[in-house]
This record gives sequence, C-alpha cells and structure tokens, in this order.
Amino acid sequence: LFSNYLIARNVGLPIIIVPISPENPLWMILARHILPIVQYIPFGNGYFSRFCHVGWEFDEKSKSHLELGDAFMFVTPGKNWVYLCDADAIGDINRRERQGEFARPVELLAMLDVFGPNLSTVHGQDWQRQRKCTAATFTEHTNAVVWAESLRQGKQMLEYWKLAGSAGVRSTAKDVRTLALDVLVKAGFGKSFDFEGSGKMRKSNGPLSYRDALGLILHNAIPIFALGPRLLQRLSFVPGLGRLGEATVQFKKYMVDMYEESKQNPQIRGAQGNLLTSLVQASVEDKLISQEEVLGNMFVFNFAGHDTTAHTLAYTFTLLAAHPEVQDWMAEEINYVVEGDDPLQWSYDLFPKLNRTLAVLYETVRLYDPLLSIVKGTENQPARLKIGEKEVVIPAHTRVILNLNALHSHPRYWGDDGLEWNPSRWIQVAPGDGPSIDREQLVIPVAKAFIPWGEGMRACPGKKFAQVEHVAAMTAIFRDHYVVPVNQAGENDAQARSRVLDVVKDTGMLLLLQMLHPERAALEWRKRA
Ligand code: HEM
Repeated sequence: LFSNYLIARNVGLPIIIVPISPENPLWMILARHILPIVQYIPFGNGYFSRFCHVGWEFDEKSKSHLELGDAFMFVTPGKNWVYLCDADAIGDINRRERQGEFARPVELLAMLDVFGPNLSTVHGQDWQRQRKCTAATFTEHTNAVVWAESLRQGKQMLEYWKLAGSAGVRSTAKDVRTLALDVLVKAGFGKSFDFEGSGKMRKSNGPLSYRDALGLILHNAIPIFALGPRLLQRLSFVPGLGRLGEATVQFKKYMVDMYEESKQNPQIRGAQGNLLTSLVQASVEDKLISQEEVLGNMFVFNFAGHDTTAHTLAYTFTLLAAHPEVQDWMAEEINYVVEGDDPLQWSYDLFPKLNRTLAVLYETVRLYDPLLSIVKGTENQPARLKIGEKEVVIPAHTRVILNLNALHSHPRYWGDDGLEWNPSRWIQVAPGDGPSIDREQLVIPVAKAFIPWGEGMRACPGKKFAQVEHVAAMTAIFRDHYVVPVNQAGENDAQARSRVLDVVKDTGMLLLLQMLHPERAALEWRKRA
C-alpha cells in the first residue's frame, strides 16, 4: 500500500486510500454486510464506507467526480486505480487500445474461461483471430432472427403475466431472464423453445435440457466461477452444488454434441448462419480456432448476452410501471408504426422506425448501465493522458476505470436533470411537413458521453442484438397493453408508483448491476381500451 501511495503521489491526481483491494473476492462478498456497521466507526473522512464496496459508482453517480475532479486515484494494496469521467480522455483511451495502450486487463475476466479461452479473455493476435471468427454471428441475418424470436417470446411472456390478474406479477426479473435465454439459444444455436414462466414447475431430476443446463449455469455464475466445474463436481454431495455440477457437465456435453453434429453436416452449416455454425466453420474448415475456443465462445456469448439484456429489460418494465406517461408516449409510436394484430407478422424492417422505443432503452442503460464501468489499464509502460487541460502520466501497472455511471449522468453532459429517467431527451423533431411523429429522430445528446456498449476495438459486438431484442419485446407487449403497480392497502396510485421507484433505486452490483429485490414490485398487466 505504501509503495503504491508513493507511486500515486507523483501523478498529481487526488488520492483516496482504499485499504482493501476492490479485487479481493472475500471483501467483494462481505463488504455489503460489513459496511453498514463500519460507517458508524469514527475514523477516516468517510471515504472508506463511501468508496470501499462493489457498486459504489451507482450510489455516487457523478458526485465524487464533481467533488474530486474528472480523474482521481484509488491507492489499494493491490494496484492503483484511476477513475475517469472525462469524455475526451475516455475516447482517447478507447482509441489507443488499438495501438496496444490501455488494454483491457484480461486477467480480471479469467473466470470466464470455465469452458475454454474466449473473446472476452484473450488479447493481441488471439483476440483478433477470435473476433474474426465470431464476427459472422452479428449480422443483420442474426438480428432479424433476434427480432422475430423476441416478438414471439414477448407475446408469450405477456400471456403468462396476464394470468396473474389484479394480484400482479412479482417475477418480472426472473421471467425476462427466461426470455433473454430463449432468444440467445435461438439466435446462437438455432434451437427454439416456448416461453415458460417462472411459476411453472420445472423437472427437479432427470437429465437437464440444453436450455435448463445453461439457465442453471447463468443463474449461478458466481459459485461456478469461484469453484470451477471440476471442484463443483467433487462437491456434488453439498446440497445445491450437485445439480450445478451436473449442469456444467451436461452443458459441455451438449456443446460438444452440437459441435460434432455441425462438424459432420456441412449442409447444416450452410443453411443456418448462427454463432455455432460460424464457429464450427472457423474451426473445421478454416482451422482458425480450436474446439476448446469454440466451446469457450459458445459459453461467453451466452454469458455476456444474458444478464446484460435481462436486467435491462427488468429495469425498463419496472420504470415504465412507475411512468404511465412514458408508456403512453411509447405505445403511441408502436401503434403508429406496426400494423396487424399478430406480432409474429411484424417485419424486422420496422425496427429503425421505433425511435421512441429505442430511446426508452437508451435512457435505461444510461442510468442503469449493467456494467457500471469499463476497466482498462497500463501494462509494463507508463502512458501519458490528457485530462481536461492537464496532462498526467499514468504509471505502469495501473487500472484505468472508465466510470460509465458518472459519465452518463454528469451535469456537464446531461444538464441538471441528468439523474431523471426521461426517454424523450433522445428524440428531436426535424423541421418539415406532415405528422411530427414521422419527423422524429433519435439523437444522442452528447455522443462521446454515452458509451454503455463501450467503443473502440473491444466495443460490445452484441450492441445491436441487445437493441433489437429490447425493442421487439417492448413492441410485442405495449402495443395493446399497459402495466400498473399493484397498490398496497391504503395506498393511492401516486404512492404505489413512488414505492416502485424505490424498488428500482434499491439497486446493487452483484455480477452486474441489478435490482436487489425486484419481487417487491407487483405489476399488473391490463389491455388498453
Ligand atoms: C444491454 C446489453 C449489453 C450491454 C450494456 C453490453 C455492454 C458491453 C460492454 C461495455 C462491453 C465491453 C466493452 C469494452 O471493454 O470496451 C461488452 C463486451 C462484450 N459483449 Fe456486450 N453488452 C450487452 C449485450 C451483449 C449481447 C446481447 C451479447 C451477445 C449476444 C454481448 C456480447 C459481448 C461480448 C462477446 C463482449 C466481449 C467483446 C470483446 O472483448 O471483444 N453483449 N459488452
């Protein structure tokens, strides 16, 4: 800690001493429980309880940067961490990653290697090779599949939610995970499942299906990453872990079977362009990647594309329940754009016309970005960086954190109402004749200050996938229906909406940012008059 402090002192940025490394896994788990007690101990300047827990960025938004500046430094017993909220400096870092500076510290994501090396965890030439092999997945062909499947799943999910009637649905966050999983399985592997609500009984024994094995793995990613598949299998006598161990074995077996099947049948590869077929093509025909890398990427695309989209959908549904005026505004556009009552007939060509619906997603990820921040870093060499008018030298072996949550809410970029969830901020009406809704355009107010999917060479390849999925699900659901919070005894509508907003604000960082108790908001679905 002391030697890190001496290094940090020379940089000239404000310093915060964080006596426990934010990367310490035990602290990551315990901090949330210990900190409520620690904050009453009279030492330090309050920085310890303020900054020394996972997800502090969400609690602070841009407050710490307004107080300490666009960049400040954590000195920890592990590495030093520079936190950044300057859009130009962040843009510079993202550009320079291509030149070998400020790379993603892939060792932080090594846990994602459970099934093999993959795009998220490699760098240099390995990354270029894998990115090339997986690029074929993120085409307009895939997006059209995502669109159709999300409409279908959205329609079925709504039917399930309506069964709850006036008692309301408390399983929104769980159900959207199922939707996200089903869309991934369809788009990535060509397998189709009907939506199954979380209330439906699942088989508790017997072999797990591909989707159920993957679902179990994704829902229990933390113990799987912590213990690894091998140890999990050895600990199968521990209640709960046995089924998880089985899921990892079963999932790997399914992936290997799919790989083999696709390998043996060139016609399958020719017919369906999806993640699986493009990976097998790259492995078998082009000999670009190994079987292990195929499995690693099959897993990581599911992992990266699952909870990011599911948590975002959960936030949007809950926020919309508390904002009936936004629902009406969005539904007005949906009804203007789509024709016919059957979502399964709505073509992917409609997607670019659904500006308000996409604006709703933008506004959700602006304030509830599932990742909170993007981590880059210096390696063996120090690097110069201009932050505002100042140039600093970031020492070697320093983490550089692009503080998305602060960037996405800083008043310099978003004005004084930056903390309000207001999707209409994204829409401008171009001058001209005819209905104004035809002239609406989606405009990013300050493009450099909105990077929820990252930017530069490592930007998210699933950006459009996520957008199409979210917009399609909203379109299928809000065309004819609206959602309201179920009032508690003695509560009026405004009080119920305000309570639902409290459920949204009760957010924390587990593997990603998520509502901690989404089940506390019961949401009722009604048909529009
Ligand atoms: C709301 C949804 C999503 C958000 C906010 C999101 C955000 C991000 C961010 C910020 C990064 C890292 C960028 C960087 O380090 O510079 C990333 C990487 C990645 N994302 Fe997403 N993502 C989303 C959905 C998806 C989906 C649907 C998929 C796949 C189907 C996906 C696959 C990936 C992969 C494979 C990477 C690693 C890319 C690489 O290292 O080259 N993401 N995502």
